[in-house]
Amino acid sequence: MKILTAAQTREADAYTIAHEPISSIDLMERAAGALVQWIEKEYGPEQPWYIFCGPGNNGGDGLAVARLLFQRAYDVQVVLVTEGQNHSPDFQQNLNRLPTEIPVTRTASPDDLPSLLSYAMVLDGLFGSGLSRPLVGLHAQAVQHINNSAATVIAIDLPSGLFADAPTPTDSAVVEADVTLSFERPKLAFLLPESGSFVGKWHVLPIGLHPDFLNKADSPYSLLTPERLKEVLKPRLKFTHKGTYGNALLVGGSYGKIGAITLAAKAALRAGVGLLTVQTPMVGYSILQVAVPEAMALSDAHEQHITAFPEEVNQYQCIGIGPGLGQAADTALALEKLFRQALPPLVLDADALNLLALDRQLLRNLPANSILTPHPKEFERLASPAKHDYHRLQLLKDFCQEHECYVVLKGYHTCIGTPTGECYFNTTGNPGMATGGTGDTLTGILAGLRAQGFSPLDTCLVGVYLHGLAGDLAAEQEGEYALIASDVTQYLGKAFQQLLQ
Ligand SMILES: NC(=O)C1=CN([C@@H]2O[C@H](COP(=O)(O)OP(=O)(O)OC[C@H]3O[C@@H](n4cnc5c(N)ncnc54)[C@H](OP(=O)(O)O)[C@@H]3O)[C@@H](O)[C@H]2O)[C@@H](O)CC1
Ligand SMILES: Nc1ncnc2c1ncn2[C@@H]1O[C@H](COP(=O)(O)OP(=O)(O)O)[C@@H](O)[C@H]1O
Ligand SMILES: [K+]
Repeated sequence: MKILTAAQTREADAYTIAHEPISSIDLMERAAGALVQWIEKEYGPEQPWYIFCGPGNNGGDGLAVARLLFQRAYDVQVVLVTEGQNHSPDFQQNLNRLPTEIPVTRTASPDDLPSLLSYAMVLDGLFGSGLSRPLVGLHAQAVQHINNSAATVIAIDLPSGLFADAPTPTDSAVVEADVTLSFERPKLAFLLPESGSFVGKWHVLPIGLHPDFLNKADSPYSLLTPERLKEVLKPRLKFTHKGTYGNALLVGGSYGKIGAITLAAKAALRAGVGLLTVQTPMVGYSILQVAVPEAMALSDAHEQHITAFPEEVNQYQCIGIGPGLGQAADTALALEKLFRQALPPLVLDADALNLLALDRQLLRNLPANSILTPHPKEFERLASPAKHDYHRLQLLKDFCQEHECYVVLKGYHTCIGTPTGECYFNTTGNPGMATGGTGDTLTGILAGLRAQGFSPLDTCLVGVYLHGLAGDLAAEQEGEYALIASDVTQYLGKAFQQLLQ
């Protein structure tokens, strides 16, 4: 699902009006209808609803919702915060249509704002995608008033004060929503950590914007949906055997960090790889043989860390390097020597990435189409420090293009950058996964999938989605607090089953 900018959303709106065709006020009525349908499903008419409206079409939506909820016997009050501003035509028309029984507060000063009881519902229709500058004065005071209350806040389209696809100044007032109901598509701001925390839970409400426009809209950003993945992940065929599903090599572990490569190994096997070989330093050999009997073990000549890769690397269909690897000088030398050979596809994580960050020449020799899985700190070391989330996205696109690689930038909405400049945001996963070792399981999954012959892009999309889904299924059973990395691996089978349904 393509993510549109605020400007593209306005174009989609205009295109729909011209080509469906539909009048602007009827499109607003459709949007309000979608909001009301959602509200009716989630909330009964018991609580009082305070509908805050700004001067534009976001406020127009609010007014239309007020009328529709009133018709359904909800207790609604309208709070206008439009003093001294021109009303948009559709706002004005919906103000004219408002039943006279609905109380309307015209806010001229903060004293006019109604007190909001904890059980009240606030519908935030102050500003949407037409926000053109940070909120100040009375608008900022109205936002603070909402934020200071314990009421449940539902934002129409996006929380007021938040820019849809550009950095919001940190000192600007922004509504802290519990729920955001976004029309047709999510906004880029929802997916990034600095802005996403204002959005609460978000849902997309289709309002019938014209498919011709949506299909043709050009955007580098997409949301990862299961539909796209179902085209890629197919059931296994009857006459296949372990040779069909690739031989992956995992290299990593060091004294005190054999667990990391063990976690990756278990996850690679659960991701369906045909054969798995794991190379650790000597200290890891017996541990691995006991912990993962399904894997073949190779021992490095060194007791505590990796000093060389196997001679015959081309018998493997993918090499995953990094979990627990450490940053010893002879490990760096081994990596440098490896990069000078013709290699099968690579998945690089953790200290393999840190070694690349320490040696720019090594980074320049990175084989094309490698998959890198940094968390934001590791990415910063590889690229450069980001001034804000949008800057980091730009750095991600530049890095992937420059090094012809795929970068899985890990986080709540993990973002997969590609050499063509396209970025895919993941929607699965939960804060229970913020625990040591979950990144190692992702490396194992990716190496396991890549060895089975998935393209680098499909490997990233399927692997990241399944990893988060397994985390979600684990959290349903274990809760987020108690979740550990092994649980993610344990629930990987159920995640596969869900995606294959
Ligand atoms: N296609 C769709 O998706 C559909 C979208 N729809 C809805 O329309 C919404 C977009 O509506 P919109 O374009 O009228 O913009 P909106 O956010 O109401 O604000 C504009 C007003 O605010 C003002 N203003 C701006 N910044 C300000 C500031 N900092 N401080 C003070 N004032 C400020 C600005 O005035 P000006 O900048 O000219 O002073 C103008 O008056 C969208 O989010 C969705 O809810 C649906 O109805 C139908 C389908
Ligand atoms: N709040 C969160 N929500 C969703 N996923 C998360 C969250 N925190 C971490 N994760 C996921 O957990 C993994 C953590 O990886 P990483 O930081 O490399 O951990 P480690 O190095 O301990 O294995 C990533 O895949 C990341 O997307
Ligand atoms: K809003």
